[in-house]
Amino acid sequence: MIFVSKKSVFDNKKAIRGGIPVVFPCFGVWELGPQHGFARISKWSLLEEPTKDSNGDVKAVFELSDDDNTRSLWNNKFKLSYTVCVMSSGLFTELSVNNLNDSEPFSFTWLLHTYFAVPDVTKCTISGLSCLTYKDKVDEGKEKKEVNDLVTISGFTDRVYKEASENHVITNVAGGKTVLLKKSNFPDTVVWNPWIEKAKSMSDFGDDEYPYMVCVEAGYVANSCTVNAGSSYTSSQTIDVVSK
Ligand SMILES: O=P(O)(O)OC[C@H]1O[C@@H](O)[C@H](O)[C@@H](O)[C@@H]1O
Repeated sequence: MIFVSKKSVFDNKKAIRGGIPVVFPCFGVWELGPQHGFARISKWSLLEEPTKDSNGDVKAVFELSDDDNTRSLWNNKFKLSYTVCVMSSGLFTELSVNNLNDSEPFSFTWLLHTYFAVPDVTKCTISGLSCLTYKDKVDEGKEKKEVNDLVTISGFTDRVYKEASENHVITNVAGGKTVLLKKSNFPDTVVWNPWIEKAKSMSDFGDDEYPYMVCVEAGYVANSCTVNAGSSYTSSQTIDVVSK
């Protein structure tokens, strides 16, 4: 269900090219640090060991706190926690951030950069985007309106859909399955496929892998989210397999 490139590497400098990289505290190009922030290239610690409940669902919680490196880029005290629950029907992931500053609020953007594995990206459809305004990052960031009921991919695609539906149905995912992506407190949705030329330019992505993935990314990215000192914010997504 989830794509990982054969050429992916993890060296604490680049994110894994696949899975669900956690984008925080900045989506996209970041003037203070690496693209998509530091969370996806940081080493997280295990806060709660994996446990299995009576349904057989397995849950674990990971944590990332500020340190000298994060404060040198983004001078805030924070605790991020990431809950992952692997269920028989799907996958639940939840991000929470606590602002541990003494008095200063902080603002961030964040996103779960989910890579779906697909047998042929041109045969996938994505619902929940119709009539929305999106920023087309492959056309100078122009604002456009989505005219299709179902979005399909037939070329280089990099779009930020603002205030998208909380539910996206994605068809023709691995094994021809249909998947429901449910979001909570992630107002926006990014759709990305690098296609031929961009694929060739990425050293950690095979030239011939672009037909076999699509990123549908739940995010709080079109505007930033502000959290006061002593407060927290939580966003989550559930990926459910709804048909075989
Ligand atoms: O190569 P990266 O840093 O993992 O980013 C991949 C893509 O991630 C998407 O979320 C962005 O909208 C794209 O602009 C970007 O190219």
